[in-house]
This record gives sequence, C-alpha cells and structure tokens, in this order.
Amino acid sequence: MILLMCNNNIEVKKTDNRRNFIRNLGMALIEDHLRNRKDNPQIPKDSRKKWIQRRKMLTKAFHFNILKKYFVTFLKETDNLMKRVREDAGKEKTDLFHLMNSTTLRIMCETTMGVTNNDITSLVGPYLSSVEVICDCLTKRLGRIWLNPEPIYQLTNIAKIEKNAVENLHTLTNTVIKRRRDYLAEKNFNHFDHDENFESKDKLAMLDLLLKNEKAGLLDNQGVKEEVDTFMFGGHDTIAVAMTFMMMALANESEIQDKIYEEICQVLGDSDRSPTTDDLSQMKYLECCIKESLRLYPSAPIIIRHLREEIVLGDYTVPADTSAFIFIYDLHRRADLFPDPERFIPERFLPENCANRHPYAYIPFSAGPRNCIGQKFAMLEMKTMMCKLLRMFRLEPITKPEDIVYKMDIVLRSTHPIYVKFCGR
Ligand code: HEM
Repeated sequence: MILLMCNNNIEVKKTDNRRNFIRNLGMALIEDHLRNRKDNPQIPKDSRKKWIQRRKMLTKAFHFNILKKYFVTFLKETDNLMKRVREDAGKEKTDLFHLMNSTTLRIMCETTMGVTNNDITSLVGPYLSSVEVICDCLTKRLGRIWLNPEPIYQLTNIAKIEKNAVENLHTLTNTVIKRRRDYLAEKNFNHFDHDENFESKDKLAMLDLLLKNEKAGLLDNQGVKEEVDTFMFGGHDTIAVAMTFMMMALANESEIQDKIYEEICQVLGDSDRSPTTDDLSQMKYLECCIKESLRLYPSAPIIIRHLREEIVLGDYTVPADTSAFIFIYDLHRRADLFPDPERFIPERFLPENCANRHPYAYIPFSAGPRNCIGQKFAMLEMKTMMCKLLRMFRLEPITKPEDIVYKMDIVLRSTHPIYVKFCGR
C-alpha cells in the first residue's frame, strides 16, 4: 500500500482526468457493510453506470421546491427536540450526540422516506445502536489489515456482531420500504406522477422515486434497499455529528452566540412564530457559523477516491488502481488557506472574505460529480434547528474544543461524549 500525502496545492486540471477518479472506499465500504455482502468488497464493474443512473433519478428529490415541503418536517421535529431540551435545561450537562441522532433519523424517515413517526418509533433506538456497532466493526476491520479478505473476516467474532447489527438495522429500513409501498398502493401509485412539477400538496419522498423507477424496471428491490440504506445512514449521522460539534463550539464562543441571537431577533422580531425559509435565508451570520463549524469539524473527515488510470499529481505519477485519500479535516486547518486555523471565525465565510479562496480549499460536502447530493437539505435542516434552539436556549460550555480526542471512524467522532449545558433564555 502506498500512502501519498501532498501538502501543497495539487489540482487535476483536465476534465478528462477528473473522470479517472471514481468514488471508492468511504461510501462503498459502508454500503458494503450495510448490505453485509459475502463476496469480496470490490467495486463492481458496472458501479459507475449504476451510480450515474441512480444519481440522475434521485437528484429530483432534492429540488428546492421539494426541500420546502421537507421544511415542514424540519420545523415539527425541531419542536419535538426542543421539548426534550426543555426537560434538560438547567441540568448539569446534556450529551449532544445522543440528543441529536434520533431527531435527525426521524427527519430522514419522514422527509426522504415519507413515513411518519408512529410507524417507526420502536425501531429508532435499535437502528441507532446498530449504526454505532457497525461503524465500530468497520473501523476495527480497517485497522487490522489481515481482516481485509472477506473469508477471513467472516470467521471472526467482529463479523458475527456486525451481522446481528445489520439485521437489526434492516428491520427499520425494510419497515420503511414496506410502509411506503403500502401507502402508495392505497393512494394509487400514479397519483405521484404529476409531482415532478413539484407543485402538488403531497410530499414527493425520495423513496417514491425509487419505487416508481422499480416499477418501470430501472432498478430492482435490492437496488431500492441499497439506496434506502445509504440515504438513511448518510443523511442522519452526518447531521447529528455536525450539530454536536457546532453546539459545543458555540457554547465556547459566547460573543458569537450573542451575534447569532441578535440576528435571529432582528429577522423574527418579537413574534414567537417559527422561521420561514425566507427568514432563514436572511440569517447570513448563522450560515457563516454553520460553514465555519463544518470547516473545523467536517462530518466526513476523510474521503477516498479510486484512481482508474495513472494520473500525474504535482511531481508524482500515481499508478492506476491506487486509493487516494483526501484529508478534508487537515485541508480545512491549513494555515495558508485559513489563517489562525484553530480559531472559530465565522467572518471567514463572508462573501468578501472567501472571494479569492481556492474553490477546493473548503469541501465539507466533497466536490465534483460525486459530491454530497444532500447538501442543501443538510444546510436547511441545520439552519432550522440552530435558529429555533438558539432563540430559546443559551449554550454554556462543558466540553472544550481542546478536550476532544478523536476516534478512528468514518465520520468525525470523539472518544468521549460531547456535552453542553442548556439554559433557558
Ligand atoms: C452535515 C451534513 C453532511 C455532510 C458533511 C455530508 C458530507 C458528504 C460527503 C463528504 C460526501 C462524499 C463522500 C465520499 O466521497 O465518500 C457525501 C456524499 C453523500 N451524501 Fe452527504 N453529507 C451530509 C448530509 C447528507 C444528507 C442530509 C444526505 C441525504 C439527505 C446525504 C446523502 C449523501 C449521499 C447519498 C452521498 C453519496 C453521493 C453520491 O455518491 O452520488 N448527505 N456527503
């Protein structure tokens, strides 16, 4: 294995060369583990073709007008989250990740999958514990090179634990698919056809698009399951992690918190109404804070691309079939790109301060054709939650940024829980 670490700016200039990169281990590995495939975790030959077709199919589910429909759920679930925070307000400390992850999972189920809370309440807890177990097994395996061959891995206790967890996890994803199939059958499937104009009152869940394409023979039941697994995992854990680090960072930056609160009050005035999407788009400072938090704490700290062909990167010729690791966490802390990189400075993201920045200096959602399909969804969800939470509560520090010891994982996690104290305003 060759690990090439380049600390200077290297850019693949020719568009042709960019096509030589295909998405590799990060998502592929987790998808593989969620699927519990028995065969060797290699990238299937047709994976690029399959990806192009599915990406095109699913992009529609993230159209701005669809996001506006999902926004209703963001508000509702944030209200439920606030009830739980109210119970915790004044207590010594609250564990942020375990507060956030059930909310972000519920949001994924109701928006992209179109199922209501009542359908899945008892399955949320076991799903979340299974995700933790699977990530743990995956990272144990990654750290032990001898466990890479599938037949050897399958003999281990880790594989047995993982198999159980995957089964538990599938209980939720299979239920979600079944519920939506039943609902669409009841409503008559074609009822959703006209929603491609994004104007009907009904929400077009992403799962509807998958089921519709399944009916048209463009993917099979296995394909539906794969996408549901990927989205459920990719869409809830990343946001829970981002919210956890952001709240911890803001708890330690009282002046920045005050500035966000002022902005919220300016936009919403004395009313106690919920924000609209237009209100949120006026909250530019809050947006800078979210971006700055994703700079310091990118939920996906490393992404990996597989080189299909030999490629020249700066002074090096990298052979075909190499895995190229892109260290987003380290890129975002480069002092030449972000002076005083360890400090939380939201003003870095004011338009005048990022105009001359290299377009790939900041990539929390990756970049290029395989970037995050859910980034607008994620930004809107995080803005909604932060706006509502900071309007009602002040965050006091418990965990400090310097206390954090990261854990090896595919998303950014710390070895110890991250806490803040919530105080009512
Ligand atoms: C703070 C929140 C999020 C962050 C930081 C984030 C980050 C990323 C990154 C870095 C990638 C590239 C992964 C790779 O190349 O291995 C990615 C891909 C992806 N993300 Fe996100 N993500 C977030 C939220 C979401 C949400 C809310 C969804 C779904 C609603 C989502 C769905 C996906 C999917 C499906 C892919 C694979 C895209 C493809 O290969 O075409 N993500 N995300």
